[in-house]
Amino acid sequence: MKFLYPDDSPALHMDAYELTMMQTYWQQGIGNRRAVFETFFRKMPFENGYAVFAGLDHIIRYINQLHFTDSDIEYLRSTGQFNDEFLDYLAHFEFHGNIRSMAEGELVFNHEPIVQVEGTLLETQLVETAILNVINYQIMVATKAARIKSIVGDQTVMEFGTRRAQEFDAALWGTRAAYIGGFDATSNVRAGKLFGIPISGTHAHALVQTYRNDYEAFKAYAQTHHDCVFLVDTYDTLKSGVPSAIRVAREMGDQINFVGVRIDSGDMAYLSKKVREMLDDAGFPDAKIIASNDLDEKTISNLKMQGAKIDTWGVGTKLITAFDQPTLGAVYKMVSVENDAGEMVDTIKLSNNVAKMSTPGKHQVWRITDRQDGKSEGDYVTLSDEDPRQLDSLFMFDPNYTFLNKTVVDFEARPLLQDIFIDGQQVYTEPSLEEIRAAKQRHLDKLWDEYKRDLNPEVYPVDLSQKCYDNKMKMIQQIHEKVRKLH
Ligand SMILES: Nc1ncnc2c1ncn2[C@@H]1O[C@H](COP(=O)(O)OP(=O)(O)OP(=O)(O)O)[C@@H](O)[C@H]1O
Ligand SMILES: O=P(O)(O)OC[C@H]1O[C@H](OP(=O)(O)OP(=O)(O)O)[C@H](O)[C@@H]1O
Ligand SMILES: O=C(O)c1cccnc1
Repeated sequence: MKFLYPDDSPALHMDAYELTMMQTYWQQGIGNRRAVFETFFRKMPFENGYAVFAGLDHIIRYINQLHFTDSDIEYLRSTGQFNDEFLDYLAHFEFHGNIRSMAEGELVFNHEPIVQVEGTLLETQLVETAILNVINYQIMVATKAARIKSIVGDQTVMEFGTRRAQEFDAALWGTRAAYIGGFDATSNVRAGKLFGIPISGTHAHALVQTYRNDYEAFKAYAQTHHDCVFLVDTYDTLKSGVPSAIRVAREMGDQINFVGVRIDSGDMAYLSKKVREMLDDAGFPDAKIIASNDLDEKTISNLKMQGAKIDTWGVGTKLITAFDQPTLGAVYKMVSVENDAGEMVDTIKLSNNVAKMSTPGKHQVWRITDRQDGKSEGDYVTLSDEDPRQLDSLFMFDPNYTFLNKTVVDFEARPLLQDIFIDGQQVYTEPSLEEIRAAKQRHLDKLWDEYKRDLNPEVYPVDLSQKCYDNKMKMIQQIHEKVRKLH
C-alpha cells in the first residue's frame, strides 16, 4: 500500500461516481452548463429540537486547495476508466463556482438548505462527497455537544474523546465541532494548537500504577505541576485515593493549586457525595470533583437528579462517536440545471416517501423572529429572488399540513445562507471560534424552551413560501403527467 505520495491531495476524496458522471458531462459537451445543488437533512439528529451547524471551516479549506496533483491524475489514468482529454481537464481544474452556506454555530433544521453550490455541472458534481462527509459528521457532534452542554449548564465540560474517535480526522474536527456546540475545553493538544481550543487534562491510572500507590503518584505529580487534579479511583476511591489526595494537598500547601480529584468508575452519585464530605471536612471546600466514564446527557442528567456532587464533566466516547446515531443522513440534491436553450430550469427528485422528495429551485432560508419578544417564529424557505423583508405580514404554513398556518406581523427576517465563494473566490471572512460559540448561544436564546428540551421537543416550523410551495406542486404535477403519458 502506498500512503506516501508527496503530492497527495484531498481532491480524490470523493465517490467514484462523481467522476464517472463528470466524464459523461464532459464528453457530451454539457459540462459547463450551470447547476445548483443544495444540502439538507431529513430527520433531526438525536430527535433533538434543533441542530447546530459546524463544518464550514473544513469546507472552505477543502475548496481553497482543490486541485488535482500529478499523482492524483496518474492514479486515475491507471484505473483505465477515464479518457486522456478528461484527465487533462482535471489536471487543470479550478473551482469557479459560488457557495452559499449557513454560518457555523447557526441553528439548523431538517428540510432546509444548509449549503448551496452553484457552478458548472462538472464542479458542482465534484464537491458532493466531501461536503456531505464533513457536514454529516460535524453537525452530529456539534449537536450532541449542545445537548450535553444544555444539561451541564454553567458547569465545565471537557472533551475527552480522541482515543475513541473514528480515526485522526474525526478526533480533530469532532473536537472543534464539540467546542462550537458548547464544550469548554479539549484533551486533544493538536486541536489546541490548530484551532486555539483551550486544552485541559488530568492524569491516567497508569501514573498511579507506575508508583504502585496513590500517595507516591500524587506526590510526584504535585512536585512537577502547579495545577493538580488527582485521579482517585485506581485502587479504592474512599479508602485510598481521596485520603492520599488530601494528604498530598496538605503537605504541598501553597506550592500547588489543588484543583480537585477525578472519579472514573463506580457509583458516581454515591462516591461524589462521600468525596465532597471528605474534601470539605479536610478544609478543601473549593476543591472540585471531576467525573468521567461513558458519560452522556442522559447519565449526567440522571446523576444530577441523584444529587451527585460533581462540578466538572469529562465526556469522550459518546460525544465524539455521536454514539446513539451514527450519521445525520444529509444529502446533496440538484435543484436547478441549465437546459438546451441555456435557461435555468428547476428540477425535483420525486419519491413515494414525502420526506424523500426534494424542493425544486434555488433557495434562501429566512429566520423569522417576532420583534416583540425576540423569539424565533420558524424558518421560511423561499425561492432565491424573494425577500420577505418587504412584506408587512407573512403567511406561514406547514408544507405537509397546510391547514397548520399562522400570519406573522412585526417580524424580522434574517437570511441564513451567506455568500462564501463567488466565482471560486472566498468572499467570506470566517468569525473566530469564540465568536461562533457566542453566536450559537445567541441563536439558542432566541429559541422557545419548548424546542430546546432534550426529550420530545416541539417540532420547529420550517415552512415554504407560497411561491416555493406552488413551484414544487407544479413540478410534481408536470412529472406525474409526463410519466402517465409514457404508459
Ligand atoms: N449513580 C449513577 N447513576 C447512573 N449511572 C451511573 C451512576 N454511576 C455511574 N454511572 C454510569 O454507569 C456506567 C457504568 O459504571 P461502572 O462504574 O460500572 O463502569 P465500568 O465501566 O464498569 O467501570 P470501570 O471503568 O471500572 O470498568 C457508566 O456509564 C457510568 O457513567
Ligand atoms: O469514557 P469516555 O466518555 O470515553 O471518557 C474518556 C475515558 O478515557 C479514559 O479512560 P481509559 O482510556 O483510561 O479507559 P477506561 O475505560 O478503562 O477508563 C478516561 O478515564 C475516561 O474514562
Ligand atoms: O485528562 C484526562 O483526564 C483525560 C483525557 C482523555 C481521556 N480521559 C481522561
